[in-house]
Amino acid sequence: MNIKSLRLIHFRNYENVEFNFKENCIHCFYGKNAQGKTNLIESIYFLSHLHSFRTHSLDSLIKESYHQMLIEAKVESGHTLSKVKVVVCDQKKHLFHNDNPIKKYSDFVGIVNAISFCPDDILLFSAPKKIRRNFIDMELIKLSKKYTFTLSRYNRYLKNRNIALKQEKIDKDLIDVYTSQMIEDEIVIMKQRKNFIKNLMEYSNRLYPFFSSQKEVLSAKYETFVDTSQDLKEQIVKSYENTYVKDCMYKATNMGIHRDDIQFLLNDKNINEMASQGQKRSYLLAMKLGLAQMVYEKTNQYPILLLDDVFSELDTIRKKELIQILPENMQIFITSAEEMDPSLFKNRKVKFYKVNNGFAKEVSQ
Ligand SMILES: Nc1ncnc2c1ncn2[C@@H]1O[C@H](COP(=O)(O)OP(=O)(O)OP(=O)(O)O)[C@@H](O)[C@H]1O
Repeated sequence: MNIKSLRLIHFRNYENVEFNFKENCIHCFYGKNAQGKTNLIESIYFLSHLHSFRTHSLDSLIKESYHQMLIEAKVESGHTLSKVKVVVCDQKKHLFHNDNPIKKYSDFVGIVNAISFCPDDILLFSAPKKIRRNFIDMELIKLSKKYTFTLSRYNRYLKNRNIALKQEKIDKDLIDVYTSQMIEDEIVIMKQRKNFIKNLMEYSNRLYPFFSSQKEVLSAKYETFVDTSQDLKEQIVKSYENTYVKDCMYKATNMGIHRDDIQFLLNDKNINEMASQGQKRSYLLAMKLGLAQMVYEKTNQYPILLLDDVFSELDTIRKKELIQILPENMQIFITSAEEMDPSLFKNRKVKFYKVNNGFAKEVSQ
């Protein structure tokens, strides 16, 4: 997948800019701090995920003293070229695909598939479990229409079940109807989550040695409310029966895949409890590149890779190694506070841009 062109109007510190990007090329944005490098890759991430990797506030994405912003891109995927556009105003996102308005976010997410690596990503390990769950969900949503459909239907049933639990006189028959509908969807979601995590760790383990000289094994434990190696349906049915009284007391569904978590392990120990910052960064980098490889094998297309400030903590050898393992048929965007040494990128298509106060100018090397 490639972004052929990107237009930003009143996005962050950009007034009105347009870029033409090259297929399967590494685009390097460098410049002093606070000039707009991260803003650029944030805009691509936003097109992919419909949220930012650093804020929940839509207003902060709009350039100061304006009321709306636009991100528009022409995207090539396989042999298809399409246009995607997001306009944010009045706290709302307006989505367009080939100039047609799109109502459902799930019909938009995944048209642009970008994977990012940012310094703050290591917070994933210590964040509330909802953030880790969202990370897995978002990747599955981009990859599988069935997952998207099943998860949103489960969430609808869950909402209805919770409303039914909040009634003064609880209708047990109605709760049972919602429960049995939820169980069918839970089985599908659990299987997909478990499978995704297993595959992701296999790919990540293959890449980790490029970032660490230690012999370490990455793994992840999918944590849900039943034992996923046993028959799921029987266990889930029993669990709901056992917690029914508690659900009535708390007037909410206390158990279900909406409470799942993932524990990331390094040598079988929780990464959050024992690993150094460097180990966490290497773990994440291996995981994000592993994810990209996994997407490629499933879709036959590499996602777009966004690497924010990835070089700052790597020595020259590791920088070279990183560039070498980046697949040649992948479009990549890298930011750096320092000018990048062109010799790092030998045999690769590469473009350099100097970013200065909301302007990015291509420079020849
Ligand atoms: N809504 C906005 N309106 C105007 N300017 C904004 C807005 N949001 C952020 N900025 C400006 O964007 C700049 C930060 O840009 P960005 O985060 O891309 O920095 P950067 O070039 O990646 O720097 P660093 O190397 O320090 O990470 C700051 O000057 C900030 O004031």
